[in-house]
Amino acid sequence: MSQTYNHFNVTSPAPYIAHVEINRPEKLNAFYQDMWMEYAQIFNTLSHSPDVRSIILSGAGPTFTVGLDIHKTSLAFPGSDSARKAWEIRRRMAEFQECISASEKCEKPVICVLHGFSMGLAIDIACATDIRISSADAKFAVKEVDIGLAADIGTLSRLPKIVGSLSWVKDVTLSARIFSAEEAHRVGFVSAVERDKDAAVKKALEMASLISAKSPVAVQGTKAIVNWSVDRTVADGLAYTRVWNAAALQTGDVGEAVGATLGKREARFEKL
Ligand SMILES: CC/C=C\C=C\CC(=O)SCCNC(=O)CCNC(=O)[C@H](O)C(C)(C)COP(=O)(O)OP(=O)(O)OC[C@H]1O[C@@H](n2cnc3c(N)ncnc32)[C@H](O)[C@@H]1OP(=O)(O)O
Repeated sequence: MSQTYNHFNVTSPAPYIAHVEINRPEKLNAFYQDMWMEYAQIFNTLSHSPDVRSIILSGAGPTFTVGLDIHKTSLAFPGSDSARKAWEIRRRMAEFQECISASEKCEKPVICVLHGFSMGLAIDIACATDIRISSADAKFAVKEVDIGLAADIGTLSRLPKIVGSLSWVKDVTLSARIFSAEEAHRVGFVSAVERDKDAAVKKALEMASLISAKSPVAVQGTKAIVNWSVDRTVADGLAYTRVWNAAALQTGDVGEAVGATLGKREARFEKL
Protein backbone atom coordinates (compact mmCIF):
# COMPACT_ATOMS: atom_id res chain seq x y z
CA MET A 1 0.00 0.00 0.00
CA SER A 2 3.02 2.26 -0.40
CA GLN A 3 1.84 3.80 -3.69
CA THR A 4 2.32 7.54 -3.94
CA TYR A 5 -0.47 9.87 -5.02
CA ASN A 6 -0.32 13.58 -5.81
CA HIS A 7 -3.18 14.73 -3.60
CA PHE A 8 -3.80 11.86 -1.22
CA ASN A 9 -1.90 10.01 1.46
CA VAL A 10 -2.78 6.33 1.56
CA THR A 11 -1.43 4.52 4.62
CA SER A 12 -2.15 1.37 6.60
CA PRO A 13 -2.51 2.31 10.30
CA ALA A 14 -3.28 -1.32 11.26
CA PRO A 15 -3.52 -4.69 9.50
CA TYR A 16 -6.25 -4.81 6.86
CA ILE A 17 -7.09 -1.11 7.30
CA ALA A 18 -6.36 1.60 4.74
CA HIS A 19 -6.48 5.30 5.59
CA VAL A 20 -7.08 7.63 2.65
CA GLU A 21 -6.30 11.24 3.53
CA ILE A 22 -7.15 14.08 1.13
CA ASN A 23 -3.91 16.02 1.08
CA ARG A 24 -4.26 19.59 -0.11
CA PRO A 25 -4.61 21.36 3.22
CA GLU A 26 -3.28 24.73 1.98
CA LYS A 27 -6.48 24.98 -0.12
CA LEU A 28 -8.67 23.38 2.53
CA ASN A 29 -8.62 20.17 0.43
CA ALA A 30 -10.63 21.75 -2.42
CA PHE A 31 -11.06 19.28 -5.30
CA TYR A 32 -10.22 19.77 -8.97
CA GLN A 33 -10.40 17.28 -11.84
CA ASP A 34 -7.04 15.54 -11.34
CA MET A 35 -8.09 14.92 -7.74
CA TRP A 36 -11.40 13.24 -8.45
CA MET A 37 -9.67 11.08 -11.07
CA GLU A 38 -7.04 10.09 -8.49
CA TYR A 39 -9.75 9.55 -5.85
CA ALA A 40 -11.44 6.98 -8.12
CA GLN A 41 -8.14 5.28 -8.89
CA ILE A 42 -7.45 4.87 -5.15
CA PHE A 43 -10.84 3.39 -4.30
CA ASN A 44 -10.80 1.09 -7.33
CA THR A 45 -7.39 -0.19 -6.24
CA LEU A 46 -8.39 -0.66 -2.58
CA SER A 47 -11.61 -2.36 -3.66
CA HIS A 48 -9.62 -5.26 -5.08
CA SER A 49 -6.75 -5.39 -2.60
CA PRO A 50 -6.92 -8.58 -0.48
CA ASP A 51 -4.87 -6.76 2.19
CA VAL A 52 -7.65 -4.23 2.81
CA ARG A 53 -10.87 -5.00 4.68
CA SER A 54 -12.01 -1.51 5.69
CA ILE A 55 -11.12 2.05 4.73
CA ILE A 56 -11.04 5.37 6.58
CA LEU A 57 -11.40 8.63 4.64
CA SER A 58 -10.43 12.01 6.15
CA GLY A 59 -8.78 15.30 5.20
CA ALA A 60 -5.28 16.57 6.03
CA GLY A 61 -5.36 19.64 8.27
CA PRO A 62 -8.39 21.02 10.06
CA THR A 63 -10.88 20.70 7.18
CA PHE A 64 -12.34 17.61 5.48
CA THR A 65 -12.90 19.48 2.20
CA VAL A 66 -14.49 22.78 1.14
CA GLY A 67 -15.70 20.97 -2.01
CA LEU A 68 -15.13 22.02 -5.58
CA ASP A 69 -12.05 24.15 -6.29
CA ILE A 70 -13.84 27.26 -7.44
CA HIS A 71 -10.64 28.79 -8.83
CA LYS A 72 -9.41 25.85 -10.89
CA THR A 73 -12.71 24.47 -12.21
CA SER A 74 -13.96 25.87 -15.50
CA LEU A 75 -17.58 25.53 -16.54
CA ALA A 76 -16.78 26.54 -20.15
CA PHE A 77 -17.08 23.46 -22.35
CA PRO A 78 -15.97 22.89 -25.94
CA GLY A 79 -18.43 22.24 -28.78
CA SER A 80 -19.35 23.97 -32.05
CA ASP A 81 -23.08 23.99 -31.30
CA SER A 82 -25.38 23.61 -28.32
CA ALA A 83 -25.97 19.89 -28.86
CA ARG A 84 -22.24 19.15 -28.98
CA LYS A 85 -21.57 21.29 -25.92
CA ALA A 86 -24.41 19.55 -24.08
CA TRP A 87 -23.05 16.15 -25.10
CA GLU A 88 -19.62 17.06 -23.76
CA ILE A 89 -21.02 18.38 -20.47
CA ARG A 90 -23.08 15.21 -19.99
CA ARG A 91 -20.00 13.04 -20.64
CA ARG A 92 -17.84 14.99 -18.18
CA MET A 93 -20.54 14.98 -15.51
CA ALA A 94 -20.93 11.21 -15.94
CA GLU A 95 -17.18 10.81 -15.47
CA PHE A 96 -17.21 13.07 -12.39
CA GLN A 97 -20.19 11.20 -10.87
CA GLU A 98 -18.50 7.88 -11.59
CA CYS A 99 -15.31 8.99 -9.83
CA ILE A 100 -17.12 10.06 -6.65
CA SER A 101 -19.23 6.88 -6.73
CA ALA A 102 -16.01 4.83 -6.50
CA SER A 103 -16.23 4.73 -2.69
CA GLU A 104 -19.80 3.42 -2.89
CA LYS A 105 -18.83 0.82 -5.49
CA CYS A 106 -15.72 -0.13 -3.49
CA GLU A 107 -16.22 -3.65 -2.13
CA LYS A 108 -14.83 -2.65 1.27
CA PRO A 109 -16.72 -0.49 3.82
CA VAL A 110 -15.63 3.16 3.83
CA ILE A 111 -15.80 5.19 7.06
CA CYS A 112 -15.76 8.94 6.45
CA VAL A 113 -14.44 11.31 9.12
CA LEU A 114 -15.95 14.78 8.70
CA HIS A 115 -14.10 17.60 10.44
CA GLY A 116 -13.89 21.38 10.04
CA PHE A 117 -15.74 22.47 6.89
CA SER A 118 -17.63 19.99 4.66
CA MET A 119 -19.13 21.97 1.79
CA GLY A 120 -20.71 21.14 -1.57
CA LEU A 121 -18.75 18.29 -3.10
CA ALA A 122 -17.76 17.22 0.44
CA ILE A 123 -21.37 16.19 1.04
CA ASP A 124 -21.49 14.32 -2.30
CA ILE A 125 -18.36 12.45 -1.21
CA ALA A 126 -19.63 11.72 2.30
CA CYS A 127 -22.98 10.45 0.96
CA ALA A 128 -21.12 7.90 -1.18
CA THR A 129 -19.40 6.37 1.87
CA ASP A 130 -20.86 3.79 4.22
CA ILE A 131 -20.49 5.24 7.73
CA ARG A 132 -20.00 8.90 8.68
CA ILE A 133 -18.40 10.14 11.90
CA SER A 134 -17.97 13.80 12.68
CA SER A 135 -15.97 15.99 15.02
CA ALA A 136 -17.97 18.33 17.25
CA ASP A 137 -16.61 21.42 15.47
CA ALA A 138 -17.72 20.23 11.99
CA LYS A 139 -19.75 22.64 9.85
CA PHE A 140 -21.71 21.32 6.89
CA ALA A 141 -23.29 23.07 3.89
CA VAL A 142 -24.85 21.73 0.71
CA LYS A 143 -23.42 24.81 -0.92
CA GLU A 144 -24.23 24.32 -4.62
CA VAL A 145 -27.10 26.80 -4.90
CA ASP A 146 -24.78 29.49 -3.50
CA ILE A 147 -22.60 29.12 -6.59
CA GLY A 148 -25.57 28.90 -8.98
CA LEU A 149 -25.62 25.13 -9.36
CA ALA A 150 -28.02 22.29 -8.88
CA ALA A 151 -25.27 20.22 -10.45
CA ASP A 152 -25.21 17.10 -8.47
CA ILE A 153 -22.55 14.52 -7.93
CA GLY A 154 -24.70 12.46 -5.60
CA THR A 155 -26.11 14.50 -2.70
CA LEU A 156 -29.57 15.09 -4.17
CA SER A 157 -29.94 11.40 -4.98
CA ARG A 158 -28.37 9.87 -1.88
CA LEU A 159 -29.06 12.27 1.00
CA PRO A 160 -32.86 11.70 1.05
CA LYS A 161 -32.24 7.96 1.35
CA ILE A 162 -29.70 8.45 4.12
CA VAL A 163 -31.76 10.74 6.35
CA GLY A 164 -35.29 9.83 5.26
CA SER A 165 -36.68 13.38 5.63
CA LEU A 166 -37.42 15.25 2.39
CA SER A 167 -38.36 18.35 4.37
CA TRP A 168 -34.92 18.51 5.98
CA VAL A 169 -33.13 17.67 2.71
CA LYS A 170 -34.96 20.50 0.93
CA ASP A 171 -34.28 22.83 3.86
CA VAL A 172 -30.50 22.38 3.61
CA THR A 173 -30.19 21.97 -0.17
CA LEU A 174 -32.38 24.95 -1.10
CA SER A 175 -30.92 27.33 1.49
CA ALA A 176 -27.27 26.19 1.48
CA ARG A 177 -27.30 27.11 5.18
CA ILE A 178 -24.55 25.86 7.45
CA PHE A 179 -25.63 23.11 9.83
CA SER A 180 -23.80 21.74 12.83
CA ALA A 181 -22.49 18.32 13.80
CA GLU A 182 -25.25 18.11 16.39
CA GLU A 183 -27.89 18.65 13.67
CA ALA A 184 -26.15 16.20 11.32
CA HIS A 185 -26.28 13.61 14.09
CA ARG A 186 -29.91 14.35 15.00
CA VAL A 187 -31.11 13.76 11.42
CA GLY A 188 -28.96 10.66 10.98
CA PHE A 189 -26.45 12.01 8.47
CA VAL A 190 -23.58 11.09 10.81
CA SER A 191 -23.76 8.19 13.22
CA ALA A 192 -21.41 9.57 15.88
CA VAL A 193 -19.96 12.92 16.96
CA GLU A 194 -16.59 12.93 18.69
CA ARG A 195 -14.84 15.69 20.68
CA ASP A 196 -12.40 16.69 17.91
CA LYS A 197 -10.79 15.44 14.70
CA ASP A 198 -8.25 13.19 16.48
CA ALA A 199 -11.01 11.57 18.53
CA ALA A 200 -13.13 11.10 15.38
CA VAL A 201 -10.21 9.43 13.55
CA LYS A 202 -9.61 7.23 16.61
CA LYS A 203 -13.29 6.24 16.65
CA ALA A 204 -13.10 5.47 12.90
CA LEU A 205 -10.05 3.32 13.52
CA GLU A 206 -11.84 1.38 16.27
CA MET A 207 -14.78 0.83 13.93
CA ALA A 208 -12.48 -0.20 11.07
CA SER A 209 -10.70 -2.66 13.39
CA LEU A 210 -14.01 -4.21 14.45
CA ILE A 211 -15.06 -4.62 10.80
CA SER A 212 -11.67 -5.92 9.68
CA ALA A 213 -11.73 -8.67 12.30
CA LYS A 214 -14.88 -10.17 10.76
CA SER A 215 -15.31 -12.49 7.81
CA PRO A 216 -14.55 -10.51 4.65
CA VAL A 217 -17.10 -12.66 2.81
CA ALA A 218 -19.78 -11.60 5.31
CA VAL A 219 -18.73 -7.93 5.44
CA GLN A 220 -18.40 -7.40 1.69
CA GLY A 221 -21.63 -9.33 1.10
CA THR A 222 -23.44 -7.15 3.65
CA LYS A 223 -22.31 -3.91 1.97
CA ALA A 224 -23.25 -5.22 -1.48
CA ILE A 225 -26.69 -6.42 -0.40
CA VAL A 226 -27.60 -3.26 1.57
CA ASN A 227 -26.53 -1.02 -1.32
CA TRP A 228 -28.43 -3.12 -3.84
CA SER A 229 -31.56 -3.34 -1.68
CA VAL A 230 -31.84 0.35 -0.82
CA ASP A 231 -33.18 1.18 -4.29
CA ARG A 232 -35.53 -1.80 -4.54
CA THR A 233 -38.54 -3.46 -2.94
CA VAL A 234 -38.19 -5.75 0.07
CA ALA A 235 -39.22 -8.71 -2.11
CA ASP A 236 -36.46 -7.90 -4.62
CA GLY A 237 -33.98 -7.48 -1.77
CA LEU A 238 -34.89 -10.84 -0.27
CA ALA A 239 -34.56 -12.55 -3.65
CA TYR A 240 -31.13 -10.97 -4.22
CA THR A 241 -29.98 -11.87 -0.70
CA ARG A 242 -30.81 -15.55 -1.12
CA VAL A 243 -29.07 -15.75 -4.48
CA TRP A 244 -26.01 -14.00 -2.99
CA ASN A 245 -26.03 -16.31 0.01
CA ALA A 246 -26.37 -19.40 -2.18
CA ALA A 247 -22.71 -18.75 -2.95
CA ALA A 248 -21.58 -16.99 0.24
CA LEU A 249 -22.97 -19.57 2.68
CA GLN A 250 -20.58 -22.13 1.20
CA THR A 251 -17.62 -20.23 2.68
CA GLY A 252 -15.41 -21.75 5.35
CA ASP A 253 -15.76 -18.43 7.18
CA VAL A 254 -19.04 -19.55 8.76
CA GLY A 255 -17.37 -22.54 10.46
CA GLU A 256 -14.41 -20.39 11.50
CA ALA A 257 -16.64 -17.63 12.93
CA VAL A 258 -18.88 -20.05 14.84
CA GLY A 259 -15.85 -22.06 16.08
CA ALA A 260 -14.17 -18.87 17.29
CA THR A 261 -17.32 -17.74 19.11
CA LEU A 262 -17.80 -21.12 20.81
CA GLY A 263 -14.07 -21.45 21.57
CA LYS A 264 -13.89 -17.85 22.87
CA ARG A 265 -10.96 -17.15 20.57
CA GLU A 266 -10.17 -14.68 17.81
CA ALA A 267 -11.34 -15.78 14.37
CA ARG A 268 -8.86 -15.91 11.48
CA PHE A 269 -10.13 -15.52 7.96
CA GLU A 270 -8.44 -16.11 4.62
CA LYS A 271 -7.78 -13.09 2.43
CA LEU A 272 -10.45 -12.16 -0.08
C1 LIG B 1 -19.60 20.78 -11.83
C2 LIG B 1 -20.21 20.84 -10.51
C3 LIG B 1 -19.95 19.68 -9.69
C4 LIG B 1 -19.79 19.75 -8.37
C5 LIG B 1 -20.04 20.95 -7.66
C6 LIG B 1 -19.71 21.10 -6.37
C7 LIG B 1 -20.03 22.40 -5.77
C8 LIG B 1 -19.34 22.72 -4.47
O1 LIG B 1 -18.48 22.04 -3.99
S1 LIG B 1 -19.93 24.14 -3.80
C9 LIG B 1 -18.79 24.48 -2.51
C10 LIG B 1 -17.64 25.29 -2.99
N1 LIG B 1 -16.89 25.76 -1.85
C11 LIG B 1 -17.04 26.99 -1.35
O2 LIG B 1 -17.81 27.77 -1.84
C12 LIG B 1 -16.20 27.32 -0.15
C13 LIG B 1 -15.46 28.63 -0.35
N2 LIG B 1 -14.60 28.90 0.78
C14 LIG B 1 -14.98 29.63 1.83
O3 LIG B 1 -16.09 30.10 1.92
C15 LIG B 1 -13.96 29.84 2.90
O4 LIG B 1 -12.70 29.42 2.44
C16 LIG B 1 -14.26 29.10 4.22
C17 LIG B 1 -14.61 27.64 3.98
C18 LIG B 1 -15.43 29.79 4.94
C19 LIG B 1 -13.02 29.13 5.15
O5 LIG B 1 -12.58 30.43 5.33
P1 LIG B 1 -11.15 30.71 5.97
O6 LIG B 1 -10.93 29.84 7.14
O7 LIG B 1 -11.06 32.19 6.16
O8 LIG B 1 -10.10 30.23 4.88
P2 LIG B 1 -9.72 30.94 3.50
O9 LIG B 1 -8.61 31.90 3.75
O10 LIG B 1 -10.93 31.47 2.84
O11 LIG B 1 -9.18 29.70 2.64
C20 LIG B 1 -7.86 29.17 2.82
C21 LIG B 1 -7.30 28.85 1.45
O12 LIG B 1 -8.16 27.89 0.82
C22 LIG B 1 -8.62 28.41 -0.43
N3 LIG B 1 -9.99 27.93 -0.68
C23 LIG B 1 -11.02 27.90 0.18
N4 LIG B 1 -12.11 27.39 -0.42
C24 LIG B 1 -11.75 27.09 -1.68
C25 LIG B 1 -12.42 26.53 -2.80
N5 LIG B 1 -13.71 26.12 -2.73
N6 LIG B 1 -11.75 26.38 -3.95
C26 LIG B 1 -10.44 26.74 -4.04
N7 LIG B 1 -9.74 27.26 -3.02
C27 LIG B 1 -10.39 27.44 -1.86
C28 LIG B 1 -8.58 29.90 -0.27
O13 LIG B 1 -8.55 30.54 -1.53
C29 LIG B 1 -7.29 30.07 0.53
O14 LIG B 1 -6.20 29.92 -0.32
P3 LIG B 1 -5.16 31.14 -0.50
O15 LIG B 1 -4.11 30.62 -1.42
O16 LIG B 1 -4.66 31.43 0.90
O17 LIG B 1 -5.96 32.27 -1.07
